[in-house]
Amino acid sequence: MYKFSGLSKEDGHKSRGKTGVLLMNLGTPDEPTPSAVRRYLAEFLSDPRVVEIPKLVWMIILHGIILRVRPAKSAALYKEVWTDEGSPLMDISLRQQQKLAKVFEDNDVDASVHLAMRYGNPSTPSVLQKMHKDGIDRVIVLPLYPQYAAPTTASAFDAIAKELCKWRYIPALHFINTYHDDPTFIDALAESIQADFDANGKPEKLVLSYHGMPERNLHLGDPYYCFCVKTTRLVVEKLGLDEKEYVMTFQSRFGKAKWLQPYTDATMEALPKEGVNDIAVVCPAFSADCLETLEEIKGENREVFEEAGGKKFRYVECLNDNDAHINMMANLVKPYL
Ligand SMILES: C=CC1=C(C)c2cc3[nH]c(cc4nc(cc5[nH]c(cc1n2)c(C)c5CCC(=O)O)C(CCC(=O)O)=C4C)c(C)c3C=C
Ligand SMILES: [Fe+2]
Ligand SMILES: [Fe+2]
Repeated sequence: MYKFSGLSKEDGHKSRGKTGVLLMNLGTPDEPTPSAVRRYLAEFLSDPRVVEIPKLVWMIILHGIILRVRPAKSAALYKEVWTDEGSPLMDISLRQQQKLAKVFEDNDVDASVHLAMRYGNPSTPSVLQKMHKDGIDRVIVLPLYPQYAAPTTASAFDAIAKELCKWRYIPALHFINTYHDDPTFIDALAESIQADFDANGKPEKLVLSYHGMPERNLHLGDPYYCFCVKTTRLVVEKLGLDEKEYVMTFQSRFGKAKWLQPYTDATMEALPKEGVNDIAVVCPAFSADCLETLEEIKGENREVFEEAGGKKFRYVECLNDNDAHINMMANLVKPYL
């Protein structure tokens, strides 16, 4: 006979039996100030999944140059998109969490919905610990990155694994690693673009602008580029666009290396010169509007297009808390509930 002692109620290995869905996204600074942005960027850019340069060399560049210069510049950009509700990414993510919880409630699905960020707050370890305290022993993780990429999706997995490797009794875990070709995602995206076409007329070109990544990652085996190509193909097929009516581009380049091409900003400059003056831009790699869509695309790239002679620029919002998007989330986690 074993004598059990020292087990607190929380640590006891009685059946706990609750299921929790964990939505994850990248994260955002707590405030649009240089010090908060520095804290956020230090965590983000120290992640070896994000910047794959030998650690010692990168730490010297990061702490010696980037974290001295970029926080003030980025904070000024964050200020431009900040609202009374805070960072758009955080505000929208919280609404996504609440709306998915409501869909579960309305459909008698016995699962709670949680939100964790990979960098910043609410941190992934703190949310996992809270779920454990609440008696959840089945966790379904849905990183809200439609196209798998190592710097985003795999990094979300790393954060979970890093926390769980400290636990004695880990929960059952289901990790949804990509949904770039899921029919409910493609339908939601195509419907949102079609709604823009219906309201504003069909543009001469639809620009599908994805977050970029160093080209080297593709050659090392990251499927992100191929998944972006597939999302594009499925969406334009659904919209019935021919080759001349759309272009796929990559934005948010960081550093001096070659990133995936064509670049969004170079395309914005080139299109009016090719006689294309009326475009709609959509960002299918982002599940929520954020700095990269609101400031970089709707702000900066609009200016580049207009300064190059472009006449009509429309930005199609991310799926955010659209009903179709929330239903997509419910559909993605359904097989694991
Ligand atoms: C340094 C390399 C970067 C890689 C690789 C990368 C990949 C990547 N990122 C997203 C989604 C988001 N990125 C966001 C901001 C952002 N991204 C990078 C760098 C890389 N991203 C930086 C330095 C920043 C910070 C912004 C700045 O200081 O200028 C955001 C927005 C966050 C917000 O608060 O609004 C998102 C979302 C994806 C999908 C991706 C995939 C390849
Ligand atoms: Fe990024
Ligand atoms: Fe950017």
